[in-house]
Amino acid sequence: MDHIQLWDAIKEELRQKIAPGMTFESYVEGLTPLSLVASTNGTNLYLSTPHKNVADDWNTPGGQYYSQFIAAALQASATISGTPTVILPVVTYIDQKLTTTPIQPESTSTQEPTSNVEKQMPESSKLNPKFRFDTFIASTPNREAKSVAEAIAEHPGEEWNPLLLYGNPGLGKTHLMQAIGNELLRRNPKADVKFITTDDFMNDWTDALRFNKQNEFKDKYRNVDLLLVDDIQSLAGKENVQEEFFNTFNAITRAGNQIVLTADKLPKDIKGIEDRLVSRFAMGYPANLTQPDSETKIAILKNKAEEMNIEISYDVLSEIANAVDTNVRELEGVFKRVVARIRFSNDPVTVESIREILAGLDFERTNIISIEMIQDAVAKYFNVTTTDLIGKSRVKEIVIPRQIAMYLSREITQESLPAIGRAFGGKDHTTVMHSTSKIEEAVLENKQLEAQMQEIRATLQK
Ligand SMILES: Nc1ncnc2c1ncn2[C@@H]1O[C@H](COP(=O)(O)OP(=O)(O)OP(=O)(O)O)[C@@H](O)[C@H]1O
Repeated sequence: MDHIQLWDAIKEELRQKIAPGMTFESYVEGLTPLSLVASTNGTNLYLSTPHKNVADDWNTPGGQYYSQFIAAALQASATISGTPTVILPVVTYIDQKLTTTPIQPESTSTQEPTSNVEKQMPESSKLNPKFRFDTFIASTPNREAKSVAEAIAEHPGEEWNPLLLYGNPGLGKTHLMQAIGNELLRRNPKADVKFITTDDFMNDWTDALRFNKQNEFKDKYRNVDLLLVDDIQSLAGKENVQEEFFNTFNAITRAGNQIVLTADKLPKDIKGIEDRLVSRFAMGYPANLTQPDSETKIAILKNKAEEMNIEISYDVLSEIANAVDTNVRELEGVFKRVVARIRFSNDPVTVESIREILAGLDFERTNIISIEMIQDAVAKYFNVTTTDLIGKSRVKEIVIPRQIAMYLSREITQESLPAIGRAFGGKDHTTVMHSTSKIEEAVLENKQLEAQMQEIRATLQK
């Protein structure tokens, strides 16, 4: 049992059993496994965290986090080795600034820092080194946004200013935005790149006002080569901060430097943002990041699998990709959980075994209804066989169920008329059209038919 394998299994347990109120992200996902060491009291699993309070909470014997961990570790060790073992958490706080920030010459200033403004950028301001262009897989509709982002990293402040990435959660806005920062720093390590969430900007500004440090604030935000601001929808309704944001925006763009913003929707659709800001934000290039198609999702998972050093077949990746249709964040989450299960199982990894694993996971899933599923449901309902439905029989008892199945296939699936025709024993698309219009007409007069179709739809939704 190695420490990474064990921690992955414990995480999996905690994910399912975590007590309400625990913050999974920082309390579990944010921990890094370091080692597994036998001691006189039992076996210690050493983990690190960048948050002091997280370390304190885990290390309190009898505390809720501690007992959750022990229970999860018992279960996890039993899954891996067949014997439940008592594992104790030893969570060490490691200040990330000490490990990731380059060593600065010692400051000669004797002044004590008094506010956030004078301190380092907030924790969240660090660029994630994994958010790069080579790890961002663009589907066809998102390719242009990626190209513009790459052009900006090459020539910041020249064209496309600001770049505004908008769209639903978990579709890669922050990833693509930070990729610009990472790439600019790779090309020019001396570039002043700042990544900040809108909330951090607001907190910093409030501190600056409280401690009368407006000049330091301006210095910090206005003299940058690239300012990356995440989630500008949080500016809504905050007039004072909008004023400062407007001034910051103008100072940066006037100096020929670059701004990149993300939002959940277009600024004109965000209620409570002043018109002058909306028009500034619209000056550059707005790019809507959209849901990836199936092939892109598979490519994202393939990359992830390589990153995690695990070999998984295309069919299995495709099964996972097609099960998740919400966003890439959820897709990654489901993938990691599936990988954890695969690692601890001796069974061969097949499409069937993956289906079983997916069925046992709790996530928002796409209920993809296929033509075959519709044929099955209709055949069962009318007590005929699917062979009857795809066959050529002209008897009424078969023709009507067949027409209903074609109608429902057209209504429920995204398949084209020719594809539906093919699934019904190679029939022509005009046959499908004819069948669907027959049913359309019939339901107008026949209430019983409509009720029957409702019952079939209901069985498909289960
Ligand atoms: N096209 C993609 N290629 C590779 N990884 C992606 C892609 N899109 C999203 N991801 C991954 O999905 C996760 C969520 O992405 P990200 O945080 O950038 O989403 P977001 O759109 O900023 O979401 P939110 O609005 O909730 O902040 C990240 O781990 C990111 O690396």
